[in-house]
Amino acid sequence: MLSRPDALSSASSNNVADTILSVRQKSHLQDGNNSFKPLYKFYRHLSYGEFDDFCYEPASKLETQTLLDPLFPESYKKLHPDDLSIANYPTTVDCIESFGKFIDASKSRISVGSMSQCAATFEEITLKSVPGLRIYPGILTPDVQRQLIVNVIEEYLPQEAHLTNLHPSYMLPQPFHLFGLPSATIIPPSDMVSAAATSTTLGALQERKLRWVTLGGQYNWTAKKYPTFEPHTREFPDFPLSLTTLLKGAPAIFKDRINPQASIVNFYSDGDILSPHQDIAELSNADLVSVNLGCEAIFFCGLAKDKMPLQLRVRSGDVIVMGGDSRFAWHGVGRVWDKTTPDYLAAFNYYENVENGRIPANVASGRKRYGQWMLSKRINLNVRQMLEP
Ligand SMILES: O=C(O)CCC(=O)C(=O)O
Ligand SMILES: [Fe+2]
Repeated sequence: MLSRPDALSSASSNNVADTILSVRQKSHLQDGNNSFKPLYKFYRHLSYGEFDDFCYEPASKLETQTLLDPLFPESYKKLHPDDLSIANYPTTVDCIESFGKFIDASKSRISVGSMSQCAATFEEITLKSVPGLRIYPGILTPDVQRQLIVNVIEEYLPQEAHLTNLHPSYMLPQPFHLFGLPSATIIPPSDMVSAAATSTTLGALQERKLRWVTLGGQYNWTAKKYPTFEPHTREFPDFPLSLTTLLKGAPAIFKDRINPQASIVNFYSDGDILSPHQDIAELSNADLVSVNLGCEAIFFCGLAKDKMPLQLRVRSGDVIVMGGDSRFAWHGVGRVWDKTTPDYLAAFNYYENVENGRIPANVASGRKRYGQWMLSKRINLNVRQMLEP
């Protein structure tokens, strides 16, 4: 069985979880015949302005035939003429309603305006070179995006069963509210014998140290597998209903080809990458759904590791579905650019958007920092079905 070398690249850090990740990443990138490697090298040093220019008019310094920016048709010209298909579908009533149902099913429901922000049609982009991959640029409305962020912070992260990369290294307050007092001290567990065990602050966790949280089946990044396939257990708790409501409620987009059972929620900061890997720990080949929030990134995806992958610019609100042959494709994130979060997220003040009664006093002030935090964050919800059928 192939390994799953998931490794968010690490900013300098002295905690054990981060060290494990960077070692795994290094060993993986030493593999020969890795066509992704020059791309990582290239994008790593590209400023956001250069990236933007490059998408508009791809330069010859890099193999560019595989670069796709859904908002810059100029980039299409560089693709192989037969490769790209763009279909336009009407946004059906059930699709619009499903967004409303998702917000209603959320525990900390935000107040929303009318659902009129839904475009009348949506685009589905497919490519012959990566069969089964479906790209939906900007499909999630600002309200749905805001509610997803709130759910990650207020509903999914605080749940005790949902483990994070921080759990081996720190005793997290229970329930874990990321937006408590930034100066609050977070200490290592008492049984931690490693010299790397040092205290930190909640502010540092918010800043960069929080890398991922797992929902539903608790994928173990060290063992590269799920600890159990037995649902309704401590290590395979029920998948959050709100997220299921979103994914099952819009059949036009998700086509009912996933029964969500596990998700890795990745938190990226400026310059972060995710090295190439395949997601193969699941026992099902149902679609994998990838939801993008916050900062922009370049996403790589290809059927083989030794072939030039698709390079896709991803923005907040984009949904990527890896189905069919692409379900087990090699993919990764070339880098994330901060301060590319759309204004409708950066200006979001959750405190003003929920009934005050629901906010515990100790976290109320932190909630005001949501928008500021999202300015330098990219959140990716990577949702999978673990079991067949
Ligand atoms: O952040 C992304 O776009 C991809 C994340 C991913 O591939 C994963 O979590 O397995
Ligand atoms: Fe992945």
